[in-house]
Amino acid sequence: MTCQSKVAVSPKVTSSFVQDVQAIVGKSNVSTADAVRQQHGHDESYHSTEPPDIVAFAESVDHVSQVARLCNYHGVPLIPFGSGTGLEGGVNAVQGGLCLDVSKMKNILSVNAEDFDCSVESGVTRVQLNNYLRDTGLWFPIDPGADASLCGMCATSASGTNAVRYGTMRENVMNLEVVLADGRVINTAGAGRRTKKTSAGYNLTNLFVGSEGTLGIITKATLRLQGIPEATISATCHFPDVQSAVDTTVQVLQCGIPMARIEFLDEVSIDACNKFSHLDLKVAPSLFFEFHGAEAGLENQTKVVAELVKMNGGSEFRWATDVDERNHLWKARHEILWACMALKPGSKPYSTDVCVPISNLPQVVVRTKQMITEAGIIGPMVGHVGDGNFHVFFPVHYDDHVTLKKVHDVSHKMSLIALELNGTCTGEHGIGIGKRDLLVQEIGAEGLAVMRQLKDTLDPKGIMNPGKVFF
Ligand SMILES: Cc1cc2c(cc1C)N(C[C@H](O)[C@H](O)[C@H](O)COP(=O)(O)OP(=O)(O)OC[C@H]1O[C@@H](n3cnc4c(N)ncnc43)[C@H](O)[C@@H]1O)c1[nH]c(=O)[nH]c(=O)c1N2
Ligand SMILES: CC(=O)C(=O)O
Ligand SMILES: [Mn+2]
Repeated sequence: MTCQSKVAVSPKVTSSFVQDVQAIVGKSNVSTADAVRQQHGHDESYHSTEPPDIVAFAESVDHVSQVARLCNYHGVPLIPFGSGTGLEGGVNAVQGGLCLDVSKMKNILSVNAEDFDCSVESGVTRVQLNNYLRDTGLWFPIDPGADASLCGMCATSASGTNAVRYGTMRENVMNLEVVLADGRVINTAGAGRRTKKTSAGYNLTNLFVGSEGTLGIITKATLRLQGIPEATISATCHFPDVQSAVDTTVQVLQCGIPMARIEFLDEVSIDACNKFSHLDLKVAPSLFFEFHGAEAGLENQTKVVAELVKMNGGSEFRWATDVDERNHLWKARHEILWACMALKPGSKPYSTDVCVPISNLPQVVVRTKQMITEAGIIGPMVGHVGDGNFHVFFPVHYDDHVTLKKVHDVSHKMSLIALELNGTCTGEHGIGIGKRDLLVQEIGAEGLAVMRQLKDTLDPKGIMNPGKVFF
């Protein structure tokens, strides 16, 4: 399926503006070619493509600063672009303008093994970093299913399957170098600072984590690293129904088991997974577990969890002990989005992303399952239930308006149920384009007004990624 495209052209991108950009980054780092603009006008979401007028590739923070200053002077929209793996339309150029691709800045600037931290430029991806760390005994555990840029992961406050144990980006970013709309360069914790904690002034670091390119361009991130666990075991098990799988999750967490990962897949997503990733798991609501720690401790942890599974009518564990089996299982989990899209060839992902307090999880999962069944649509359910966060990956076609409407209604109702249950409409993918209407219900009018004030203070001309987070 080609990405339909709507072109929102910014009249301020004149030929002399293009020449000025070329003078900053060099002619070879500027493109107005249609193919390049199209490629930079969408991410992995179902939102139709909205190409920028021009794409510039930055090779240094100085490039970023000068391009920002130029855009700010002319009032040209500026959209930061990391790896384009977002799921909420975050890179779509809804008002045209300049897409600033920061993926060429690929230096791993430092690894301080004795302090468990590192600093990376905006184009470094999570796989690139972990490959680089391979012999250090350290790793960076935040693992969205895509090989995303780490600064893009900061921008969306990303998470993944390891968040149960290691947290999300919010808990693992120590410092950010950010270029503001007017070209100023700041370090959110102070240049070179890399302490595990600080209470020096406002938390500017977490102001930019999750800002989705609307407050500034992140050009460097200082990140917390973890030691590779002594022992790792994975296991899967299946249940008679969704409720018992999610009840088990709640009980495991309430027992204080220090799980590394707990992922829920319903029977539809298991079936998709088997077909796409050549697994032979029983087609039933299932949990994927992973345990990290010292050998001795793992035995006890797995025993307690296996008992809880059994108490809830779950099956015996199917172990994945050797590294190849484990990698196959978790690669299948990481690729489940595509496995679900394969259920409807040529479709694009409409992904939901609600997150609730753990004790409220069974309610929202079971009610979601009912809504999907009543709507008669394909809605595989998958998720980071260890965090109270789960997804439905609806495969949609742009031109199937009937299904799109049903999907949107179920997705909207899911978010309202999550908000009713003290939760959020987005645990990790962000607000982007499609959830702006929910943000005000979630944060409240006053809270949104403060966000708007911060936005207007840092980006008075509104050039930073317009149309995202806010209307
Ligand atoms: C198969 C698959 C599986 C997953 C996911 C995607 C896919 C395709 N994701 C979503 C995605 O990987 C996640 O949102 C990443 O953080 C996006 O990083 P990119 O570099 O691709 O940002 P991308 O280029 O898509 O941009 C995303 C947003 O951040 C902004 N941005 C990007 N780089 C920036 C920078 N340097 N400075 C300022 N703003 C910047 C953009 O403007 C945009 O608004 C995910 N996510 C998740 O949290 N958990 C998960 O489990 C998964 N799983
Ligand atoms: C897409 C996503 O967020 C996941 O697979 O968990
Ligand atoms: Mn996810």
